Amino acid sequence: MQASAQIGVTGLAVMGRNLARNFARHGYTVALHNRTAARTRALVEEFGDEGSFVPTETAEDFVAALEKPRRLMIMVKAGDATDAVIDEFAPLLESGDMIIDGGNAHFLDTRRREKALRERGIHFVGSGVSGGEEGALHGPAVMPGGSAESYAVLGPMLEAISAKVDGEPCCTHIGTDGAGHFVKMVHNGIEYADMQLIAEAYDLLRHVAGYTPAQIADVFRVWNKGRLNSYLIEITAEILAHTDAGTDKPFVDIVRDAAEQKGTGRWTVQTALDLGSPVTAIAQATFARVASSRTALREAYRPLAGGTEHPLRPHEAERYVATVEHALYASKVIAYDQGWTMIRDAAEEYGWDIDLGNVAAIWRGGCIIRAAFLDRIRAAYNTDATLPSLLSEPEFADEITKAQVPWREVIAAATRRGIPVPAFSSALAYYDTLRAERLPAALIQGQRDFFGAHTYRRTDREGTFHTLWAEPGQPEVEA
Ligand SMILES: NC(=O)C1=CN([C@@H]2O[C@H](COP(=O)(O)OP(=O)(O)OC[C@H]3O[C@@H](n4cnc5c(N)ncnc54)[C@H](OP(=O)(O)O)[C@@H]3O)[C@@H](O)[C@H]2O)C=CC1
Ligand SMILES: O=C(CO)[C@H](O)[C@H](O)COP(=O)(O)O
Repeated sequence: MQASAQIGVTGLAVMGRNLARNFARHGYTVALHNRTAARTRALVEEFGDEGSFVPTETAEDFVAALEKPRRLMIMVKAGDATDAVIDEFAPLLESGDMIIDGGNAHFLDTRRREKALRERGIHFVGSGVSGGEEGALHGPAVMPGGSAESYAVLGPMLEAISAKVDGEPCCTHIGTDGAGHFVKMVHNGIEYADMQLIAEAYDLLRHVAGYTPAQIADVFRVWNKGRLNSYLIEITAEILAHTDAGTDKPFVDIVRDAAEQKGTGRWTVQTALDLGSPVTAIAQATFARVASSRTALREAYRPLAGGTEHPLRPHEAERYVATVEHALYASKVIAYDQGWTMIRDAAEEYGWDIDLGNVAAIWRGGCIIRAAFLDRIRAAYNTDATLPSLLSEPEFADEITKAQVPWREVIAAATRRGIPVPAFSSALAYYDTLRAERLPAALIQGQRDFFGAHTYRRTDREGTFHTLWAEPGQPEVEA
């Protein structure tokens, strides 16, 4: 076998197949491999004329087809399958070769794999890839981690196949070892929050404003021309406008209302707890999916009392649309701010040098959360990389100020009617928590000290204190 391929892709399901085609369309010779060889043959039969492919059936032939230093991309199911593939190929590689894992791996697995392979001289690049099947073919957002040395070789190839916005590639070196997969995980966490917020906005327009799905699709089309412009708003309009051919009902009414997940949102929340990152909107969005799928619990709660108010009258509904837009936008800014806070926290914890402006820049195209306002997030961090929060930027702060009345009004009206808005509510609660002069956390510290002598700190002097609650006069001692 002649070593003629600049890149090899193993795992040729929807993502790997289209990434391989994308590389080939950009002029690279691509070696192909899949555990089940039929997928490899199918790709060449269907798309062989799109570029230069080298189909292989054995691991040895696949590796032999790669030019040195070898560049091998894994696009298989995350978890054990990725380890199995690494175990199969790594013994066939040499020092200086590179393995890119483009699956949705957990960043801690990536850190473990990177360390183990580094000790054998092999570069391991955990890379987030977002954009689904279409993005993989036409240009995804690519978030590679790993060493700067490996990015020097792989960067131009990954940038070539990535989406472009204003001529700029949606690909940048995120940071070392697991940084790329971490940032992709948070991307998906934000994706969960954004989707839940949009779903809540739909629910409010349906059940408070009394709009039909087709009318709501029109509202979303209008919103998509403004500051909410994004891929998720765009596809939501299309989904809401879709009629089920079999029943002639709105498509959204024939789909079971139990949201599933592959788990990246759950990972985000689990990791956030470890890092102490308060990603409340992402957490609520993840729990909302979980709750929607708890059939027996929903059965038990269904007969219970709820809100009482009726839908709005038509002339009130029109004004209400603008109110919901404010609430959606404000909540979305909070959810994204939480995501960026979490990335900053992880960078500190793991020693990653992540450019927060660049993260916004590469998410402007290719990925699921691509949105016009990412340009402004990028600008905000480019102006001040140490910005403690997006709301420290005057324009975002001004928008949030203007959203105060409608944001609160939307949540109050939903609450009175018994319509769940967990992501809207948690975003507002997060905002109110962080801007509060004093929080009842002081009382919690008192409770902890009372029952467990856990101590507290005082507002008026340094030190750690404990009150002897059971003793007469309840004296305070320095702990
Ligand atoms: N689908 C999407 O929209 C996105 C997916 N991703 C991630 O990209 C990766 C690929 O996703 P997708 O294309 O959907 O494919 P799947 O996640 O469905 O994985 C299928 C592929 O994994 C291979 N595979 C499974 N188990 C093993 C194993 N033990 N050894 C070798 N190969 C194995 C399959 O081979 P075989 O054909 O032999 O069964 C097949 O090629 C995943 O990690 C996914 O999380 C990332 C972004 C978006
Ligand atoms: O990675 C992605 C996009 O970037 C996928 O769309 C994501 O995996 C979907 O997640 P889930 O199935 O958990 O909703």
